[in-house]
Amino acid sequence: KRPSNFPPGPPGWPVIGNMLELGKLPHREMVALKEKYGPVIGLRVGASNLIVISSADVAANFFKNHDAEFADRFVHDVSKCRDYHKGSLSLSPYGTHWRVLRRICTVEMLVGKRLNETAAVRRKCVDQMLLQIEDEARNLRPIHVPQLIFYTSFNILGNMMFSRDLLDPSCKDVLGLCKAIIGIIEVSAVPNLADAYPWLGRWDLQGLRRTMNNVLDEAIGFASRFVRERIEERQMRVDQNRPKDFLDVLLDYEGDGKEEPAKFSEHTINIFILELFMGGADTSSITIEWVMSELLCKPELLPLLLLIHFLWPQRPRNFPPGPPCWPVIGNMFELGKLPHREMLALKEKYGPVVGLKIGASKIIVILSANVAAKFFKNHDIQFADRFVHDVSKCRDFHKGSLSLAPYGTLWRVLRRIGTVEMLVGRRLNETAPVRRKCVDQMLLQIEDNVRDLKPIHVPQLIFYTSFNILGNMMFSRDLLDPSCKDISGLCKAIIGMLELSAVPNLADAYPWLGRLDLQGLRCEMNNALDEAIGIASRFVRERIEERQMRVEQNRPKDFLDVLLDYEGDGKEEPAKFSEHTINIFILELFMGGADTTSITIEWVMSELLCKPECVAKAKDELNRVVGPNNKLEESHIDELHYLQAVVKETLRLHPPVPFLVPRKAIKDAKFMGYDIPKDTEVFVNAWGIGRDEDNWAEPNCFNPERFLGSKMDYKGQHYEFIPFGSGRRMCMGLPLAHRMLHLISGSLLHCFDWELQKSVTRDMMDVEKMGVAVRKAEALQVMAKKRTS
Ligand code: HEM
Repeated sequence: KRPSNFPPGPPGWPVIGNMLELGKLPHREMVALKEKYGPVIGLRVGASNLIVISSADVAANFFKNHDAEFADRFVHDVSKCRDYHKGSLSLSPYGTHWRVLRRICTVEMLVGKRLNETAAVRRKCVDQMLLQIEDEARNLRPIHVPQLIFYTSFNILGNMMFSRDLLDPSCKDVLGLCKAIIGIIEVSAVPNLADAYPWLGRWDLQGLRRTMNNVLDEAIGFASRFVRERIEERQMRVDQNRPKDFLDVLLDYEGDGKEEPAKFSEHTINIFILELFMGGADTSSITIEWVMSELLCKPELLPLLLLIHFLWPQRPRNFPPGPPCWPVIGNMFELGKLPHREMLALKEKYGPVVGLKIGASKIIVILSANVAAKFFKNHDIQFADRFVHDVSKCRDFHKGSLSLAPYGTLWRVLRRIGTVEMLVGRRLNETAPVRRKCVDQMLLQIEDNVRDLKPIHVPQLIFYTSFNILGNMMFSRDLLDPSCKDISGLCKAIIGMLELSAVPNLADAYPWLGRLDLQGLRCEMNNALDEAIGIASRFVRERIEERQMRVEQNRPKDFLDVLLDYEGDGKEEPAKFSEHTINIFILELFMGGADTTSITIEWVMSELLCKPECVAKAKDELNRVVGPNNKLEESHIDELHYLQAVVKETLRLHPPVPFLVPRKAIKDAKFMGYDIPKDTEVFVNAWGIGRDEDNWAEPNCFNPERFLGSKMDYKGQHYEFIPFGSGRRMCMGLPLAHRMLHLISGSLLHCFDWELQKSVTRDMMDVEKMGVAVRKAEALQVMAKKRTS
């Protein structure tokens, strides 16, 4: 009997009702019935009532207005075996059990953040699948698509649930679990008389209950073994060094113990896990089988697919997760104008190690202090090479450079000389008067501006001062004496080189474009380098002649003397440095030292001008330690704790080299479980790490006090604060930079009072512009006044 006022439908047969109408593919048969009875059809199948909805309008009405009324599920007879339905989410009635499991699933397992953490696991399983296809292709064997995809999906789910490869053929148990689940799926699909006539259930006329009990015993046995093992591991606190998996989430669950369960029973955990396998593996494999079938039936699409395949930058196998690539350009758009800022958004989505492809280059970006610590502590040597940009190959610049040299003998020799002979404390003490002299010249220049009521262009003034300091330390001469034409030429050429190095270059993404020099960058760089090398080599030749003629200099040994004095063993090391190496090394010290220092001090002044109370504290300290009428000397720096905190806080918020100088993998490497191919570039986002909420309270606020009384410094041991990098290739100039930053900024504060120009507002203060180093978008221009007291 059809219930009264039931939706229309075909008349039923005695006993079986509409069973015959369902046919072999009921979803297709129903389309024919729609023609006849409209979009809502009522059926009787044995003792059960069914309604079938066959139009989008009715479906919309159903889901929008009646969802809660129809939120229970029909439980098939076989699903009651071994109380399967009692642990299940998908079969559970609309109530607490369902709500708790569904919440856990949505919020703790399948939420974007957790999926990002497990992206690598899925990549790994897909890599295994591709290897399997390669194998079959080599042996000219056809691919059984649904089986292959089922196994792959199964393995993905297994890794996400238990953190193990469930289909490793060497593990008998695990293959068994897969087989048992396939068995459950098959038994569930057999039309069962007991679903139409529930009273038939106990007779098990088709033997389905028996089969289901067997496969369920098998499957539950496997699942519960994994669960027990994990419970024991957790009791013994075995360190797993892996992201939290689904099983952890289920075991961690704690409910209120009233309406919700206090903990999940082992039965619920087992069944819930089995049903995730059942729900996930079969549906994915069927869908992908259809994708492939449809595509292969459209041969006209194949050339297009192949073209897309070849133009599409391929992410290497088991590479860190990252945004999908666009054809040809890969992830170029993701970098945006200020890549260090854009990368923070990617961290939310893909986790602390992100993999990118830019044209032909592979890049990984490290976005957290923890991962940076692992990188520098355990993988420093594997990634100790540098990526050489196309313009850096002009005039063989890279062959004389320390910062671009591969991790090898030339790098080691130059680094040793730099650290032990040029930038060591003793040598820096000898050259302290030279720096003080340059700072005095800077203060005189400011006084001039004060007198003429002219604003100070802070970055320019500090760039020239740093340049002059470096010039004096290298050549023992004032390079920016305006009376000497040549020398301001060197400064100009170096600024030109810095600017050219900062222009994004297509040839870095597609090396084969290099020789075409589409952007004209090579040509301009050659000119700037000719100019700079010409001037540097003139100084070097003069010095060589002076030394040959033994002209008495009466000055401390400078960097150039050190480089000319060098004598290597002539075997692995060079016996002497070539003139090319000397010229390039000198130019790169100017490039690496002047810009970074001037940018940092510009930020120090910008931040301080927004916080007059910090200026007052810094000035008080300077008066106390240095004395109101004395000059700041480098020997005072150790006692200027507040000034040191100001410089640290500035470098935390504004590291001038926000990604450090990118490293490059010397050979294929394994990092954080990922496979990193040779030549992959590594960007460490020191900027993002310095502003990470996990490490810093109120990370975007300028608050020097946070460093007072703290031992944290920037010498590469505290990975939450690495403006100078860390490891073997950390900044060689740190000891000099440390002195210059404090000497110059301290002198500016001690000798003058500062105020912003009226046209400059505070909102403009934190806006950045990308170059080789990141600087303030609007150069800081300020008025100085002779200090009041
Ligand atoms: C505020 C000032 C400075 C900052 C923030 C800074 C930052 C950096 C950073 C982040 C690196 C890359 C580190 C890594 O790969 O882990 C670096 C490398 C380097 N820096 Fe600095 N730097 C500064 C000043 C200087 C100065 C004054 C000099 C020399 C006169 C200098 C010379 C170098 C050199 C030669 C390297 C390459 C080291 C190598 O590859 O082994 N830097 N710097």
